[in-house]
Amino acid sequence: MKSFESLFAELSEKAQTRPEGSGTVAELDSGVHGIGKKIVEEAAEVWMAAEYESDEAAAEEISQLLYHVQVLMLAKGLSLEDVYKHL
Ligand SMILES: N=c1c2ncn([C@@H]3O[C@H](COP(=O)(O)OP(=O)(O)OP(=O)(O)O)[C@@H](O)[C@H]3O)c2ncn1[C@@H]1O[C@H](COP(=O)(O)O)[C@@H](O)[C@H]1O
Repeated sequence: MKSFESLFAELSEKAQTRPEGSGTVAELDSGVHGIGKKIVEEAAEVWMAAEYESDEAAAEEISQLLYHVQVLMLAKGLSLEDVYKHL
């Protein structure tokens, strides 16, 4: 099972090596504006799933939100430590 840290390491590698067919590379290429829109969209899906759907559906939407937040971190050049120091 992946963790927040292991997913970030995987996405960092994708951002560097830019393998063909990677959704992460495509999303990075959409820029901060495009990634930001995905985050807002996923955040709304998290809210709706938490309020009206199953715990499993909410968990899945939360995982997608975490993914898009990580892509934004990569687009901005932010490390895990840059974020963790504010926790
Ligand atoms: N965890 C995720 C992940 N969560 C969400 N998503 C993407 O986020 C989008 C989900 O958005 P939506 O709910 O709007 O679903 P959708 O309407 O079908 O998506 P779109 O039409 O907007 O593309 C999908 O396009 C998913 O591909 C993810 N894409 C990739 N990962 C992981 O990231 C890693 C690298 O992925 P690649 O870069 O694609 O190889 C892999 O380990 C994946 O498991």
